[in-house]
Amino acid sequence: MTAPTTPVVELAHAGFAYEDGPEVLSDVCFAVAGGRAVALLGRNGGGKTTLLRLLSGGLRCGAGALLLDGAEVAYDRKGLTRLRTSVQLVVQDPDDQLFAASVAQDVSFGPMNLGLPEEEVRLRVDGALAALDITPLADRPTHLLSYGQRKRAAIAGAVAMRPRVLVLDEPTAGLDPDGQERLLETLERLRAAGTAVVMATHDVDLALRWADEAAVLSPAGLRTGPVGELLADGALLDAARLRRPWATPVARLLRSRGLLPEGARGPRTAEELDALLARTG
Ligand SMILES: Nc1ncnc2c1ncn2[C@@H]1O[C@H](COP(=O)(O)OP(=O)(O)OP(=O)(O)O)[C@@H](O)[C@H]1O
Repeated sequence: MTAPTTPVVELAHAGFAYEDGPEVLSDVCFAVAGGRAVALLGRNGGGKTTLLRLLSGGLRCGAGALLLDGAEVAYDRKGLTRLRTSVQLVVQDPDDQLFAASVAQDVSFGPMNLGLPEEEVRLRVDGALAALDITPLADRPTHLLSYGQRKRAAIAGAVAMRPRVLVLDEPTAGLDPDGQERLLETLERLRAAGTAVVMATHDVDLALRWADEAAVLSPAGLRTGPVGELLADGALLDAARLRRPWATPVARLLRSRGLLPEGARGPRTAEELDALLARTG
């Protein structure tokens, strides 16, 4: 019997420096188990993008190793192809990802590159467009899409690869509130279907309501753990130059008024706060 806790993908004591540059990441241990929602947080220039590129094989660990299903990834064609069928990165700027003439052509590129039969490619493209709610945009030239539509098309390209881990670099940046909500709903549906999602973000409120786990980069290194625990750690947030989530003072206030027992998890959304207040009268 295989242990259910074996991560799908894992950086084990990973270190990395860009050419002629200082070490950006050192001794990073970061594991993603199936179906989890992980928020990666940290200050500008802290190394989030670098970490996501290491995790998805776009950059090669200078020290330590990248593991897929517990086995070290070989950075050769076969090893990287195997990795990319399991782990897909969507970069922050969709214009760095989209290149084909139409949305459907762009989304089909990855599955076609895997050498899948035409019918399978079509099924995957249709499924990914539907998952991202952009089916009507299938034949639209990518350069005529709005920014939010380009973001969704870029994510659809990754989803069409049916990865077990979807890695998103600041996917909500530049989206309006409705666009953010729609994207979170999409990610929830993907997660319900078993896809793990790792998301770099500066938005602590979004991380708290969306993620199971957090990974916080600070000058002291990477800390990982339950999102509620890490985002309640003021010293860690200060070191990572992150602000406090709104839920932190609200929970303190609720506790001081006897509305939330010590040790109980505080509300993380307006809806949860409303439900708690309704319960406590
Ligand atoms: N291609 C590169 N060559 C040299 N240095 C780089 C390169 N890309 C990033 N860096 C440096 O590596 C460090 C980490 O950058 P990275 O983009 O990983 O941070 P980040 O946490 O994603 O930042 P942000 O929140 O601003 O997007 C920074 O000091 C950056 O200047």
